[in-house]
Amino acid sequence: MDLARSQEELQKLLNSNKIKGSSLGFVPTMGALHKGHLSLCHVASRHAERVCASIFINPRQFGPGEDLATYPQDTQADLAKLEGAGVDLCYLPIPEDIYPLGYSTTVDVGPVARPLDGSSRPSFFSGIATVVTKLFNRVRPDVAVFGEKDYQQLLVIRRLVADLDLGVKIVGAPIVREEDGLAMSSRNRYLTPPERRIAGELNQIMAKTCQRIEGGVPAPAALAQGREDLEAAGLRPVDYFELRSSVDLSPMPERELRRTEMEEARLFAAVMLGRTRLIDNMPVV
Ligand SMILES: Nc1ncnc2c1ncn2[C@@H]1O[C@H](COP(=O)(O)OP(=O)(O)OP(=O)(O)O)[C@@H](O)[C@H]1O
Ligand SMILES: CC(C)(CO)[C@@H](O)C(=O)[O-]
Ligand code: BAL
Repeated sequence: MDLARSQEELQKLLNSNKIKGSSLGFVPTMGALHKGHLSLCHVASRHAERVCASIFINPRQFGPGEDLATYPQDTQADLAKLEGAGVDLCYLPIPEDIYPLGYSTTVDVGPVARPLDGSSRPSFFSGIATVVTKLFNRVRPDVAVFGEKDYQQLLVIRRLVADLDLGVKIVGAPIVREEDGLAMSSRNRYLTPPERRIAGELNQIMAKTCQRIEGGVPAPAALAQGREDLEAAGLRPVDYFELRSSVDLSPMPERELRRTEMEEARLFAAVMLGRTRLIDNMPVV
């Protein structure tokens, strides 16, 4: 696997015989890699002849008081994992390479970036849209793969690519989970052993809530019960626990859902467990 630590090295490697002339899949990450990330690399290699991954902890998507300074880093292990997953090229820039002195442009994607994480983390999606635009312009991939664990991020990127004519095919990849249902996430490393023992309840309570809605319980009652269950399990405070459209995140009607509405609806959750913020989402049916 080749390694590029700057824009210049990246361009040299993209123009090398190994990569030039082949279709290119791209997997952007923030490192501290786990099986979820590696699954995206495998999906990318099914869509393209060569695969590039990036590792960059993007300061612009962290708000004040968030975990930028402590975000987990494990670069040597990450590089070995990417190599093992058959990645051809890893781009590992430093912040100054991405945001040189005087950098000032921000990309705002609009309504799909407003609810859920966009509401709790106000500059989060503009930071993501900005860095992804820059990474796409530098890597110029044919296809890029994003995980459904960050489902709102996936929709934001699809909107960004369509609106700014970025010409990259966006592929969503399913959530990879631990045995108890916990969605794999780099931030799960923050969990203490007692916290880790209850973290899987998030997914289990979400699944139970979806079953209740499918069984005809009106959505507001099922959501209220789910919130209660989360809090009782110690998954609190609940940041959001909401049903929204899988297509554009518009809110779903607050009543018993018709079959077509149920098929469009997705449950989104974010909760705190100690100092760790867990997110998850799943289709209702
Ligand atoms: N469990 C997972 N299943 C599928 N894709 C995942 C999973 N976890 C992360 N991804 C995807 O990997 C890409 C890089 O994500 P990132 O590096 O932020 O990892 P993360 O585990 O989501 O970290 P964080 O804890 O910061 O949310 C994103 O497209 C994200 O959706
Ligand atoms: C897409 C991304 C790499 C942009 O920094 C990040 O938000 C992530 O890892 O999901
Ligand atoms: N996986 C999304 C990146 C973040 O939470 O900052």
